[in-house]
Amino acid sequence: MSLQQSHSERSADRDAPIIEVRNLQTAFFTEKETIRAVDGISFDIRAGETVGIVGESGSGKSVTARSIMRLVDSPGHILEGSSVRYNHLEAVREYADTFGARTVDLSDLERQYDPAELVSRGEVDIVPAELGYEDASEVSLADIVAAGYVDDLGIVDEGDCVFVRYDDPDNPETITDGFVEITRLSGEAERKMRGGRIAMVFQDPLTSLNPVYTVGNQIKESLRLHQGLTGSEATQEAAELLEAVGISDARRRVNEYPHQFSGGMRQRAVIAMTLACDPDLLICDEPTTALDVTIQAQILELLEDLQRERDLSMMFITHDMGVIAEIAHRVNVMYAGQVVETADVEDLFTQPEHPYTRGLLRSIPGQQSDDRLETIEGNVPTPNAPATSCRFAPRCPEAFDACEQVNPVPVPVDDERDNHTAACLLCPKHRSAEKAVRVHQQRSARHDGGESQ
Ligand SMILES: Nc1ncnc2c1ncn2[C@@H]1O[C@H](COP(=O)(O)OP(=O)(O)OP(=O)(O)O)[C@@H](O)[C@H]1O
Ligand code: NI
Repeated sequence: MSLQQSHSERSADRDAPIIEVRNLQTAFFTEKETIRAVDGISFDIRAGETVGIVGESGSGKSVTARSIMRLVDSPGHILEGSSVRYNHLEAVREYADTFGARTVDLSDLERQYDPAELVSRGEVDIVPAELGYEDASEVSLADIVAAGYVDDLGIVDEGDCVFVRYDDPDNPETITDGFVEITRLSGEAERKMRGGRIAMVFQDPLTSLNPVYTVGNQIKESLRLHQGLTGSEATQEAAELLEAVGISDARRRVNEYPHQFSGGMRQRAVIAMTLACDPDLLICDEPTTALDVTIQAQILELLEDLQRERDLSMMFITHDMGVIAEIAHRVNVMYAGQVVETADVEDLFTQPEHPYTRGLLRSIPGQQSDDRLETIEGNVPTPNAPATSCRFAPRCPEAFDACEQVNPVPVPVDDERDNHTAACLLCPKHRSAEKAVRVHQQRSARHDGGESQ
């Protein structure tokens, strides 16, 4: 894989994030145990950027995607304190326009409440470090609102999900900034987000395709729902979308059924269906895992092209570091429900800091001089208790005593690379081991509200 070359070709727009995931916690409440499948993760996705999520089976990748899509199956719940903010200004304006009764003026709230005081008075059970802050004074009212603590305080109504600042409350065009809080969505506001703004491609294309309708009719249904296109206009657009995803003879193939398509062609058809929604963000959960290597490479190339052409943001899930090198600009490495390392793709591959990441990199074929594939021994543990130690420690070649006593939190790996974090007691590297451990200890002081449902 040509990491160096392909990376320099990419030109992600480093604007403000369109999605900010903060302290996302999704747990499954079974009779036997509570599985913290996603256990307090934070990351951003910017416009035109591909963010990779990588990790072994069971690390929480799919639950992360399903949480953002609001497709978590029962008995799973997103916990209070979680926040997924959708900042895309055009979407925020559209939401404020459509759901005026569910829209809240942030400036108004800020005049009434002092966030630092709410936190210090203990009225909200919030740990600043979980939102990425050093100090309680940095917590904003928007943070408190987004994370759902306002329900207890009675500051906003249950259905409120759009939070904005405007010059003129009667004119959504004057909204200067704000967000749609995905964890608070329900009903029509939820449906409009899923499919309309955020679309998802799954590993098995047959999850998304209905066997009894032609491929063309399914794309047309998407076009009708999300773009209001019908009749010959929709037929024309459906064929054009199939062409855009590289299906030749598209005009004939729109009339075929999914079973007449090969696996790779079906996945292309699903991608065409998602494009019919004209999404801002495309979430791909192992879209090529079931395909053979040649087809896999073609689909990856297609996704890269589409992203560039349409300025899509993408979240790409895989357990394959080779695929990450091909497609991602930024990478989050997940382990047992936590993000253990985050960095730009080049930095992650050349200077990985978490022993787990280094283990994953050693398991890429062709990375070893003696051509032997090293895999990390053992399995990802099921996160069925709050983390009180490093979850990777039992498998870690570099573990020391403190790893059994402290739950590491993401910290900058060193002074120069604040864009690169690792949740490992060996970081920050410029501190002495003792001081580094103390940084994690202080920041990981957990509140006891994590059990709420
Ligand atoms: N419906 C469910 N009920 C109970 N536990 C679940 C459910 N769905 C997922 N989990 C648990 O959540 C954890 C994370 O699962 P997830 O599917 O997100 O892993 P993944 O990283 O996507 O793995 P893979 O690479 O195998 O797809 C696992 O421990 C899994 O057992
Ligand atoms: Ni998965």
